[in-house]
Amino acid sequence: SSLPNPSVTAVLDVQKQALALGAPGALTRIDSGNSSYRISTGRADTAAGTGMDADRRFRVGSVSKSFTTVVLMQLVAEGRIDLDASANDYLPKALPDDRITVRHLLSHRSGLWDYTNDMFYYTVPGFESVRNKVFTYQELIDLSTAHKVNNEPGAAYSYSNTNFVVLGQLIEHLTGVPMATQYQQRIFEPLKLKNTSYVHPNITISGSYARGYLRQDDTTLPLVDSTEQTVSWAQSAGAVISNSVDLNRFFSALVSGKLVPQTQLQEMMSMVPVNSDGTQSYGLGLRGRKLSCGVTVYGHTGTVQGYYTYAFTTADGKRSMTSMANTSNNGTVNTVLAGTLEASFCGKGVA
Ligand SMILES: CC1(C)S[C@@H]2[C@H](NC(=O)CCCC[C@H](NC(=O)C[NH3+])C(=O)[O-])C(=O)N2[C@H]1C(=O)[O-]
Repeated sequence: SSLPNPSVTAVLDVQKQALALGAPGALTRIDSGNSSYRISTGRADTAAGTGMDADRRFRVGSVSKSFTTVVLMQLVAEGRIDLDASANDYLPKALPDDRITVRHLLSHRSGLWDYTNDMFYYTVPGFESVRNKVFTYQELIDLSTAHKVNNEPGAAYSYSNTNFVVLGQLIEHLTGVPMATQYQQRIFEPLKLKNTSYVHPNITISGSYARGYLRQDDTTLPLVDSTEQTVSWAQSAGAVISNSVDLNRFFSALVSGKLVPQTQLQEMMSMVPVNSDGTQSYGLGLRGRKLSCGVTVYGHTGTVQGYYTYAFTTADGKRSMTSMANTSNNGTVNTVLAGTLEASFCGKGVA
């Protein structure tokens, strides 16, 4: 491909910076044509002193939104959902505004308030209060609709977990099939993603995995091991568990037309800028990031207690990268970790 070769040294440099900023460990996997690069630094388990490796499983957070979108778009292709219909046509309990369409939910333009703003205002107390809780979709939606909307439907981009909780409820109500089965039958099995699972509300991560460490709001206090949790506060918006080889395969297969037909793929990849310089965009359950060497990559990011994730691929799916640092509530780690995109796709260190 016309891309520069990945820079392993630049990836390692980013990972070292992430550790210096407080991440116990970091991993990156790059798949480029027939070449694969597995790069890791630091610890997967600080108490046991276990080293990180690039194959370990972890909670992917909002990368789950791209999986939920694939299920939804397959149902659109099957003629069972109209993207521009009112979401209320498919829901068991109406949202407060009939004008909210399925497309608004997928593109974070519904205006629905994000209940996690309240839930996690105080990071560790918020986490501890929900880590073992099991919510219904409706309980989470009701937390959101107790608030005013951020904007009129379609009027603006306002990212909200609520949108993808509504979509999980919509898919289950329409089909009568739980999301776990939808993911398994429509994505995990066809792509042989043997390291990917949806085990909500089970709290443990099976197999070889990285533990996750949540930084406290008082940063002088020790990290909190946040590995075990139901992630019921997110579910179809954030509860998938996977690893770097599977996420690379997922996004490469997606853009290569292996998961949804071209018509639906084009809808997903129709990007709307969401930042001032246009380097970041959002389509349907998919982020776009324009890098310094001119390439735009497609995928999603994730933030869940103890884990930051970047998972992106080129438009042709020929080069994919997943990076994870096993901490969160540490914005500088998240920002620095983005540097693995430049290293992997542009062969550049971050100045
Ligand atoms: C838009 C995001 C960043 S937030 C959204 C979702 N993650 C969450 O909503 C979790 C929010 C609380 C996480 C917690 N932070 C606090 O509690 C702060 N008080 C921490 O850092 O572990 C996800 O994942 N998305 C990211 C995305 O899409 O990249």
